[in-house]
Amino acid sequence: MTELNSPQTTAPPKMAAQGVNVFYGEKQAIRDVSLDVDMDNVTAFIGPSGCGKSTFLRTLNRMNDTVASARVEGLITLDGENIYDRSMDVVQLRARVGMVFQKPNPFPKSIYENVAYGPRIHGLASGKADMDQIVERSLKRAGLWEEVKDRLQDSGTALSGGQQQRLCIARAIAVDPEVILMDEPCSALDPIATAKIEELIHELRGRYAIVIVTHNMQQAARVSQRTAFFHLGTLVEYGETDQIFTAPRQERTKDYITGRYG
Ligand SMILES: Nc1ncnc2c1ncn2[C@@H]1O[C@H](COP(=O)(O)OP(=O)(O)OP(=O)(O)O)[C@@H](O)[C@H]1O
Repeated sequence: MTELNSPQTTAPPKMAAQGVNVFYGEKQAIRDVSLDVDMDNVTAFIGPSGCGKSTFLRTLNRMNDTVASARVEGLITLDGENIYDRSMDVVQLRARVGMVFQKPNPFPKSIYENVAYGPRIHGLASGKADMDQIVERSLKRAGLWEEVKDRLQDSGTALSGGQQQRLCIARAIAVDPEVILMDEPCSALDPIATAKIEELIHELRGRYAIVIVTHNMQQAARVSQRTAFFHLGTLVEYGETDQIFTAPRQERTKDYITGRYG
């Protein structure tokens, strides 16, 4: 199955899932999914509503732990280490595998504090000057610095939706993650703000392993190099984005990308 589900790559995967099942109570939402995420490519998860994209994404940083009825089976590794092992510190894991949500969710604090919060709780800054640098570097990487550098003490919630989403990306970046998971990060944004996030994803590629859930197939085609198509909780096909969109191997993938259902 691994051969079928993972595009060829020479580097070891940053994250690897093997035989993953997810249940909400009795109901199974993910069925026997195996897939690798590598460092150099943006990976997109696509598929019709309810197919399990978000559920599977959330297994990658144990976000499903916060749902009482959720149960995850199978193996998921980060640099070869089982993230569901008892010895795994989940707070550290979520710093290493950061997440950006559908709706921008800045803290009701200043722009500066939104970015400084994570580094502070993880003890990443040695003093004020160091923290200032982390905040500046994170905001620069998130493409927001020029717009906010003169008002770092303003509330993060006073920014536009697109700026808030870039602030959330800066917040994820500030703790120096290795992987960034994005769950439909543009679905609450207008086309201009969406284009900025897509540009940003291009710029961040290679520095972080990026996985994006999107219901927008054009977006998947624009931002990703690998695409995984999910249907009814199964991974139907995973390959190079170009191949998935121009020469899908599975009938169900073809039906979805040609708009036959979805
Ligand atoms: N907290 C939960 N409790 C119970 N069932 C859930 C929960 N979250 C998701 N589900 C169910 O799991 C299945 C997969 O949902 P999920 O949100 O992962 O799909 P999705 O592909 O991301 O959908 P969408 O594109 O609509 O966000 C659905 O049947 C959904 O109803």
